[in-house]
Amino acid sequence: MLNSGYILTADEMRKAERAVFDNGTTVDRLMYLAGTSAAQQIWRISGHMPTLVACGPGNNGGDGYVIAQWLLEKGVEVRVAANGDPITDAARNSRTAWQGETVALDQAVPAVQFVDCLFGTGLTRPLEGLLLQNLHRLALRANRRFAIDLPSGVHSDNGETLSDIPQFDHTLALGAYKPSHFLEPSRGYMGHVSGIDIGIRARSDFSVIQRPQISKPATSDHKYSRGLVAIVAGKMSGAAQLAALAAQASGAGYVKIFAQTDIVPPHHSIVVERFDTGEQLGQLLSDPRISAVVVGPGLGRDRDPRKLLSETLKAAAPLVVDADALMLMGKDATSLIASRSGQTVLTPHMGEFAAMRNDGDRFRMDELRRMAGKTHAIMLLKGPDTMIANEQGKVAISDARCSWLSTAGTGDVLSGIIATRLSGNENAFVAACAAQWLHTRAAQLAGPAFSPEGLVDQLPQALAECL
Ligand SMILES: NC(=O)C1=CN([C@@H]2O[C@H](COP(=O)(O)OP(=O)(O)OC[C@H]3O[C@@H](n4cnc5c(N)ncnc54)[C@H](OP(=O)(O)O)[C@@H]3O)[C@@H](O)[C@H]2O)[C@@H](O)CC1
Ligand SMILES: Nc1ncnc2c1ncn2[C@@H]1O[C@H](COP(=O)(O)OP(=O)(O)O)[C@@H](O)[C@H]1O
Repeated sequence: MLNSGYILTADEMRKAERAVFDNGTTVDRLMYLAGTSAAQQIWRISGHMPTLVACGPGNNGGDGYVIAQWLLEKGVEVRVAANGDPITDAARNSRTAWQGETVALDQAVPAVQFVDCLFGTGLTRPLEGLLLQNLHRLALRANRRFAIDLPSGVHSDNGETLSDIPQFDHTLALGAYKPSHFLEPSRGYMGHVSGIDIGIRARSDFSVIQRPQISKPATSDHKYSRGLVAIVAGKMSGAAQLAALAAQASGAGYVKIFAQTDIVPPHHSIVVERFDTGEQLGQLLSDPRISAVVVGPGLGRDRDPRKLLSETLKAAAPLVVDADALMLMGKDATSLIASRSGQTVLTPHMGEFAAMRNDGDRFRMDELRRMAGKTHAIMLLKGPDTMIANEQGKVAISDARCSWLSTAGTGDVLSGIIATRLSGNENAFVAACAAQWLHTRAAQLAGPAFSPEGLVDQLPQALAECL
């Protein structure tokens, strides 16, 4: 994966580029490499499609002149629409090497293919006036649109769109992915995102969630050593049953549901244990063989569940807190979770996150990191761009997607998978990332319009891909 899966902010990218220059590569050489590799990719997809390349004043524009020249040499009918003169030496040199026709952006005639090299990581403010109008005029009248590094108007680091963005078919990330290649809403404008390797090798706190390596049970394993997952059921016991099924299908050795009412176990092998009071629940949870607990799915939000939640928070085992439990805690989540002795993974969707957050930071990713720091817990924010943060400030972002997941009950399934991955895994961040990967992969395998039960059925196959 590009840059070994490390995602770089614009500042980190500049530092990484400097490291490449310190090793003797020139700016011109790096731009040549980026531009020619991007042009080859465009050529592979489009061949001789007549092309207009829009070039800005910075190095993103410099890439554009290299792309145009490479396509010209291939015999493609290609023109450049320039938004002013280049302002960097490398971009000036690229423009000098360009042998084709250049017109001013506002004079340019659209072509069948449009390549946006107006702004990349150097974007500092919204595009306005004629510049914005011309970007849309030229992009919308093309049949195929490429964005080089980032679509112009996208902030590199937080998924924000600073001005209206045309819809692109392809975005070619140069050197490393930037956070906005994965975060919504910017990701939604990018079409197919792929990476161009230009020799950047830099670590970062941000990374892409990658397929985990999971060990099969050892010959000496038994059901308790594999992990005993306990699900605390509430009023809507179906949610707990889904979490239990998911925990089992993702490799738990033993799954129990602790419930206040008589519920039918979803499988014969899943044991339901009854309790009447919060104290009795506390006793059940004190079983030292329990390797992870799930609380929240279908718990309910009135007074009774509050008592059950406070008992569950006392459990020593690693804990997954989801759904109603998050709403019950609301803004008190930080203090309630920070005082827990065991590991905790909190899995809000955007609505639950809104109920928990204090609006300290404008961007979700910043707030998620801040909350992880304050709770000393793993924060997993669900959605099309699921991200997972730990208290050290690391963030892993999902690049795999499956919008069929947007159906009730799939979050319950995720909480069960996390509990199983937490069992015996000392690193809760790694466990949450593995669970997120398995969840999306199972969804991809399930095909269109699956039920949560159908999603669970695909978990063993997703798991098999990680062994
Ligand atoms: N470094 C390297 O060696 C390599 C870099 N590479 C490439 O360089 C790209 C980064 O290049 P970059 O840093 O020059 O920034 P870039 O995105 O071209 O724009 C900067 C200019 O835009 C201006 N500007 C900003 N916002 C604006 C607005 N709304 N409206 C109008 N103007 C606006 C801004 O002006 P200022 O804010 O300074 O006033 C400045 O003049 C990167 O994405 C990759 O494609 C690759 O070739 C590999 C080698
Ligand atoms: N549009 C989408 N694209 C990809 N994944 C999605 C999308 N919408 C929801 N999901 C995923 O589906 C799951 C839904 O969880 P949640 O909202 O808690 O549902 P429930 O509480 O009904 O189980 C989460 O894992 C979330 O990341």
